[in-house]
Amino acid sequence: MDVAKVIVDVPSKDTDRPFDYLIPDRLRPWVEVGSRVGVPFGNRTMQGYVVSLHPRSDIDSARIKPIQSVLDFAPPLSPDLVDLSVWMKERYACRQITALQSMLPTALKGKAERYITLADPSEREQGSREGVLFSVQPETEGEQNVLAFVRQRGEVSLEQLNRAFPEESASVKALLARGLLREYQQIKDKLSKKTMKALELAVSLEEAQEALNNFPAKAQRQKDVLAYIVEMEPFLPLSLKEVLTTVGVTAGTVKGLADKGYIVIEDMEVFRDPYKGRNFEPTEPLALTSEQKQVYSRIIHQLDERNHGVFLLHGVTGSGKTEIYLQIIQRCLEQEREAVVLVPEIALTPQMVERFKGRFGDRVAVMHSRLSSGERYDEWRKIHEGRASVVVGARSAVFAPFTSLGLIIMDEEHETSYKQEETPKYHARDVAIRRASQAGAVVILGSATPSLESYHAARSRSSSEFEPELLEMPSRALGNRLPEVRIIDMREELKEGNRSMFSRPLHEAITARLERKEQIVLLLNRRGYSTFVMCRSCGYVAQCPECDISLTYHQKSNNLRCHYCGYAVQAPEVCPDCGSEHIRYFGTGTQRVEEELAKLFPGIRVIRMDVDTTTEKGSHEKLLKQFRDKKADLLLGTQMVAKGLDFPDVTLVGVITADSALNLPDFRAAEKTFQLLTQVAGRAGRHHLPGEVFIQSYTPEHYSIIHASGHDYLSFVKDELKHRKALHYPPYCRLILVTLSHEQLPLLVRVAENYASDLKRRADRRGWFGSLDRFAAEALDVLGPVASPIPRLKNRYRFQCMIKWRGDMDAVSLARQVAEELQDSVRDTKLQISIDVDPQMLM
Ligand SMILES: Nc1ncnc2c1ncn2[C@@H]1O[C@H](COP(=O)(O)OP(=O)(O)OP(=O)(O)O)[C@@H](O)[C@H]1O
Ligand SMILES: [Zn+2]
Ligand SMILES: [Zn+2]
Repeated sequence: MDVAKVIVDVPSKDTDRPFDYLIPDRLRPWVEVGSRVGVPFGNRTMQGYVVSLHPRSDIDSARIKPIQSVLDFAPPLSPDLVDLSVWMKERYACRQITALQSMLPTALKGKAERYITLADPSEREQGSREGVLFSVQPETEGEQNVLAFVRQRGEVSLEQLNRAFPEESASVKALLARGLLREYQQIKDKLSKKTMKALELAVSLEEAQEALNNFPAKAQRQKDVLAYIVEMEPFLPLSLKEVLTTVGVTAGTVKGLADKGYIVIEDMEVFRDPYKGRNFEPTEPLALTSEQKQVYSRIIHQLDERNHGVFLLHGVTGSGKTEIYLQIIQRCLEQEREAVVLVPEIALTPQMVERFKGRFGDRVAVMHSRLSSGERYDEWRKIHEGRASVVVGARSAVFAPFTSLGLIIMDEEHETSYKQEETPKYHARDVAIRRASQAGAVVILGSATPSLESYHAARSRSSSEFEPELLEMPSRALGNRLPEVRIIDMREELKEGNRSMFSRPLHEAITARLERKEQIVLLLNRRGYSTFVMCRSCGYVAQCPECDISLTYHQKSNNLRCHYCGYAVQAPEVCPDCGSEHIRYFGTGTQRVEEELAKLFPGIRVIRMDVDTTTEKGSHEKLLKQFRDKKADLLLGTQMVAKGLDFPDVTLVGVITADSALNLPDFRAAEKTFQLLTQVAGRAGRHHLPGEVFIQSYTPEHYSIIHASGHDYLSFVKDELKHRKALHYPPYCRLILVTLSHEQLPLLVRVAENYASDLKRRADRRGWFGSLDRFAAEALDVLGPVASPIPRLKNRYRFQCMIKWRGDMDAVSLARQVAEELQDSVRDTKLQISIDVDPQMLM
């Protein structure tokens, strides 16, 4: 193997392919598929990843350059992750380098630094052999000083040299040109490992004990230190700081002992453990209920066969899905394989972490975005070095560098946060399934409200890529019933003169809980704030006649627009349905609700949890702990309070307005509403006290609200699928959202129109273009271009096209090809085209 193909970290279309490099002999043992290397690229040194090894290159060997350095002791990427990056590139129309980088902690994004050393004389001779005559001696005092400085240090970074001699950059240049100094580049990671001073015995234990017996009396302090170290011998090396404080000596004393040769002071690497010093109560597996047992045995059977399989676990809230995960992970670990547990960022609460750490202790690594990049790096290394065999983490944990993966669990699989909104715009569910199929691992997608895509795939088992087996758990593990849900018609409240945001029944229910000292969770869905228009008298919401989604209010032009197809109308003054003037832009903030609560229920203790109160590190955790310790009566929040929480004394859940989720301009609005209501309702009455739920709404007849109140997932799915089918939305087709942006509007409009027409023409030529009516097994349709929901961002105008397609054709590459050709022909570097395959955020 003499040649390595390397993907180099240059984010440009033309460089997104492997380049050949020679493997020098000295590096041969270190270069593997997945190695991170420093390579010459142009006149720079760049970071890259080895994607394959070959005996020779097709390129003239004189033209290929050698790899300069290998950056890690062990390759940070495994061959299966490298394969996965190739798949991601195709599937999400992203660059392979972007895919590779998304798999690693940012700490490993190295950058080249320039270093200066003395050149060795042989290199200098070469210069004169070419017939150029120059002095090989320093010519000025400045040059002399620079040379002396470099000689003394051996090597210095160019930056350091410039700092030391701010006036002598010309001298440095001259010395480089005449070959007295040499420059080279080296990749340096942004983040270094953290070290601390530690003590270790420099002699054997016996020798140390011997020394203690004969220690000179006047060095009593040193003797104390040595005695302590001997006593603590099984725990060596000890941190210097710890020794200083425990023995109560100065660093000088310890140094003296080191000078005598009994101990050494060394730099020891320390791991940043975000959960350090925290005790997790160990837990034992619970005896499974019969429902749990069935699910458990089916999955274990698959796991034992070491065959890939995908399961969709549909279990109601509180059915004990987490306990099943724990026991299946146990089995996976017994097989000496590893497990990944994916949890939505927002549900990655300390409570969740506790459950996994409680069962598997230190073998659990945790990865989420609230960790510092140093902590993330260390958790990653814990996995990479085999010190952890379970990872619990958000989306990106799907790339955990395990080598014998047995299991990937995705909890709350319907959550939209599994889709990454930045490039690479991947969906962790698809990546998980792909990765598991490479590894022969089992995937469990768990939810009380599975996404329609997953549920439909499980029911029809029609798509070849994704055919989960459906497993159901319809009852709660503790045998208690799902809470009673009441829908409150807010139009009636208004009619009867109640203008407050609290209906009378909810008001009474809160009062009763305060009296009984039980707890309350109050959900306010603030997403979609002020973007849609609703009549408070009759519940009318302005919708697009074509696309069946809510129109978005644009204040500037005072009109309502559909951001799928571009339809626009004037914003109404009175309700077109009932003539009422109570038509307004909707949305209330959590802060206002908090004020209102204080007014209506004097003395109520409220914990508010939203983006404003949870920015600080650990605040999320602190607030939840306060609530669990019953330091508050009511937990008020956005979606954050809806998921994964398990508090025994919560007996009331209130939803201020269900409609704000329902009227998001998104074809998934009903699904999201149903999911949110079901999830939040599931927080009530989870243990011994019965629960009650109040949902306030201006459109109480909507099927998503009615079915959520009946905990009736199946009926919801039936109704929702009917709509999706009629309007050609997923799961009956797939979507690609193409967003184009530029600083100049006229140019952008022209380009966007060209994009749409090129795409249509090209699709038509292949016989793909057409309507997605129900008879078409294969079709592609293009909507737009229209202004994006955020029409201008960072001084750039934004337009978008929506591609709807169905069938086996490769629509993603077509969308990408047309984008690339357009970009080439426009030749304006300011034009950006972004492709989002299977978009989740359509607002
Ligand atoms: N076999 C069992 N025996 C006794 N208690 C159990 C058992 N399984 C689960 N539980 C308990 O039931 C409660 C609900 O279980 P768990 O949180 O695992 O449900 P879940 O399905 O993950 O819920 P959700 O989707 O609502 O978050 C927990 O308090 C859990 O400890
Ligand atoms: Zn009305
Ligand atoms: Zn429309």
